[in-house]
Amino acid sequence: MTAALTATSIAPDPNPLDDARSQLAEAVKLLGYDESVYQLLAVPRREVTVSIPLRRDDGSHEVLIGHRVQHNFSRGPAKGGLRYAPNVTLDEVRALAMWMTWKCALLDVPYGGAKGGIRLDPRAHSQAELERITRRYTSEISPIIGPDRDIPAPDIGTDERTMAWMMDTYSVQQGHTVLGVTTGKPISLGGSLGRATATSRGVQHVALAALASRGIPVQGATAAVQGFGKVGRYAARFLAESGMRVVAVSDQYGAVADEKGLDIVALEEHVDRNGSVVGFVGSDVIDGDALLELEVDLLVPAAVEGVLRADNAPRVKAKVIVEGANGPTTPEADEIFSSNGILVAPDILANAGGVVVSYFEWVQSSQAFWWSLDEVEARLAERMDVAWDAVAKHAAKLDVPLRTAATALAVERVAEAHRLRGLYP
Ligand SMILES: NC(=O)C1=CN([C@@H]2O[C@H](COP(=O)(O)OP(=O)(O)OC[C@H]3O[C@@H](n4cnc5c(N)ncnc54)[C@H](OP(=O)(O)O)[C@@H]3O)[C@@H](O)[C@H]2O)C=CC1
Ligand SMILES: O=C(O)CCC(=O)C(=O)O
Repeated sequence: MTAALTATSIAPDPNPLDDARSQLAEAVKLLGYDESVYQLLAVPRREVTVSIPLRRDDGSHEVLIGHRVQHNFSRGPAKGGLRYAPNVTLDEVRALAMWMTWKCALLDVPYGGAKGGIRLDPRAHSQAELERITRRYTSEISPIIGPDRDIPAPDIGTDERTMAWMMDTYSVQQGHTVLGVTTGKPISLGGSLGRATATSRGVQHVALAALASRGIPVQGATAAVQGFGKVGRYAARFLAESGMRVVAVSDQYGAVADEKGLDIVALEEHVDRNGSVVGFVGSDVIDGDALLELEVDLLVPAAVEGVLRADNAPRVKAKVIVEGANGPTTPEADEIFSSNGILVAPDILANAGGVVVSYFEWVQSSQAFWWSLDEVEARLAERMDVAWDAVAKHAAKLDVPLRTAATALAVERVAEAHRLRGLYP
């Protein structure tokens, strides 16, 4: 990483759980369900907080805090990513777990929702430390995970190595290799072709459908992408490959812009060498927050929660927002976008490509039979298209925003599973 880089601050959302619960309350009301359904779904089914003693490479000690929240199991084992970030909180993990439940139901993958997090800055730890942290966390949560219980995957700050360590630690405890305990693993260790790019591929599908729904031609349309990690990087690449002009991208150190369109492949090489988009030759430097307010056809927030809020939403000029991140838009900002005619393709639809291909990975591991990339991508495209159509039609029928329609469809499926299992009146 370039030594001079300093993280710029986007103040974190005060509490994403409030946002998630307010979306749930709206869906319950729209569906005409009574308060008991809200009570059932507003609170996670199970959550575990663990302390992780770490011996650092320099011999000093510290204790880290980790969480795993399982929001719901009504449709199958819980599923969701594991996040390593310095500002992880239990309420954030609860919100992310709830959104996973809706996402899995909406895409009709046979899972409930979960999420995990450890409060740490991964860049402040060596690979050896990260491995020790991951293995200890996995041991601590191993009683509640497993291919039929809860299947972690990568999220912010984690990657395929993290998933390999988790899988190995769990397998050692079980006494045999259990590939299906995590997804997002390396290809040579039971990972699926297409998983690393799946979330961004899904973002691309939804972006193209959303632009078409607004009559915006893709060729030459402009896009800005916040975040250049596992999701943002490939989203920018795929949007550029679709013919769009990606005019700005950012990471936590800053943002770069070029109104002629950034060369995304060259930018990726720059980031691999320097650890940030900052300093990309030929680009203009812009403020990270200003990226969100550029006059573009498409805005893809692909970093963290709560970046589009009541304070900046009135200045957002994008015609379409496609949420690569989870929870980037607060309910107050949603209302502003709705009255300003800005189309928001919600996270539980737009970034669902990752969990869809995680599901494919889990299916492939359980059959020990691996699919080609074309097969994975064709099946992903079909699921994303079906989900987009269902949400767009439902929104049109009810005359509500896409998020309201998507959450209502998902909550209805989860509530139906509870009803059929006899778990609520
Ligand atoms: N990975 C996946 O499969 C899925 C991820 N998501 C969601 O997508 C989002 C991104 O996840 P992912 O790409 O995996 O995570 P990564 O850790 O790979 O990347 C996160 C990116 O966001 C940037 N970032 C962090 N904080 C800020 C900030 N304050 N302002 C601007 N940029 C910032 C990081 O910058 P830097 O590089 O400088 O650290 C990095 O580029 C999250 O909301 C995640 O929950 C949703 C579905 C699936
Ligand atoms: O791939 C998965 O299982 C979950 C990915 C994830 O964390 C998410 O969709 O937010």
